[in-house]
Amino acid sequence: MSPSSTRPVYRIASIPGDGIGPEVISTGITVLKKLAAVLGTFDLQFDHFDWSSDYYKKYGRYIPEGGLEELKKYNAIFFGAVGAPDVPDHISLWSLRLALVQPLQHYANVRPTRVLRGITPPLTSTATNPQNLDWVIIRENTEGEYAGQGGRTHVGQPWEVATEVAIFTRHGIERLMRFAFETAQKRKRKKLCVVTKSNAQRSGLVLWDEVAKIVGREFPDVEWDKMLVDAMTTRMVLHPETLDTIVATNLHADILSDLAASLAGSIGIAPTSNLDPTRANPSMFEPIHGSAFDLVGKGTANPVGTFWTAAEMLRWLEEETAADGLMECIENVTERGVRTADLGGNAGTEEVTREVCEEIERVCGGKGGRVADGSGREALESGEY
Ligand SMILES: NC(=O)c1ccc[n+]([C@@H]2O[C@H](COP(=O)([O-])OP(=O)(O)OC[C@H]3O[C@@H](n4cnc5c(N)ncnc54)[C@H](O)[C@@H]3O)[C@@H](O)[C@H]2O)c1
Ligand SMILES: O=C(O)[C@@H](O)[C@@H](O)C(=O)O
Ligand SMILES: [K+]
Ligand SMILES: [Mn+2]
Repeated sequence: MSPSSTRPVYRIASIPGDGIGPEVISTGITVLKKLAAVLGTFDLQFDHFDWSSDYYKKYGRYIPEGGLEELKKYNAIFFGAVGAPDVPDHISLWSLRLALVQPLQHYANVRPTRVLRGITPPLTSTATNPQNLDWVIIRENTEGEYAGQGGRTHVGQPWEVATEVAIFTRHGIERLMRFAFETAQKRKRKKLCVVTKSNAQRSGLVLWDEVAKIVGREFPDVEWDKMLVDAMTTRMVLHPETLDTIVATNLHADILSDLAASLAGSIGIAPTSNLDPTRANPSMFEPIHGSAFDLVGKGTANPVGTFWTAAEMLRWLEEETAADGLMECIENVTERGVRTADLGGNAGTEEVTREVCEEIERVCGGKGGRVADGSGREALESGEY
């Protein structure tokens, strides 16, 4: 059989959603298609799902009957963002993003952060030593503060009551901790910081700490410590080099990861993977940011978070070479100064996308251009130096 007839075809369900979601997802698809065409080693087939707040306003639901089952036929889900100014945020988030990640058991939410080449982070100390900030935050993604337990009674009365109950299960913590220790173990520094708040949250997070300790015994080569979440913000800002892999609850990690993205330059660059590590269900990949009402239609949304997300999706599909190649192209472009306004530049979404596509042609296709392995050998061979 010819190589082209054996190359894998990945079926991707794209859910652009709301706000800038469709703007960044379309650029992500452009870049992914370009990469697949240039490399010629795999194919990507996209099917679009218009599940969004507009869909909700028309049909009264975000996900149609049987929608979840339909998604299970795909290799991965490429998601934009959900949230619209005229739908309450708790309705949109719970009816789409959480209605996907919870039943699909995407219990590990992975949020890498580092300073991409050419980007100036806001803190002088990190700008001087960008290698000091190189983290992976693992967010619990199915329970905790997002368990969905709670309610309101006596609505509107002065004696109204509302509860928001955080649920922590031994099963849920254990599988997440194991994933976090495994992630730390695969990284160079083999360091894990377990974020907690077990001084104040005296049941759920005490269990969280206990399970971390038990699971930690299976990983003697991983050096780990524990940190209260409030103190963690200080450590992230003042001593970023002491951190590597970080594991935190659903809500804590949601907050810490926006801080992390900003410390690395902008929320517009950060990716996130909603993983079912058992691979029983397709995993879902999205930029970390939301629908950013303030940017809609302006053509200024940073697409880099979506490109990095696309690279993470390829890595999960075990297309490592493609993922590395895409990251190299993204960073070549940021290094050249082609950046959107959130990074202090004046390029628009389209320009950054075009530049990344051109970089893919140059780096990943022809002209002796194999993907670099960091040694500079490829460039030497192609006569670029
Ligand atoms: N996973 C998701 O789908 C998700 C995540 C976060 C927020 N939301 C929803 O999005 C809506 C808006 O939430 P928010 O304002 O708190 O968060 P947001 O991430 O949408 O925006 C926060 C700030 O970051 C900026 N920003 C975001 N993405 C950017 C990009 N790609 N390039 C440049 N700047 C960017 C925005 O302009 C805004 O100033 C809400 O409905 C919220 O519930 C959804
Ligand atoms: O980071 C995110 O995914 C969120 O801000 C929101 O969508 C959430 O799930 O908390
Ligand atoms: K998102
Ligand atoms: Mn968030």
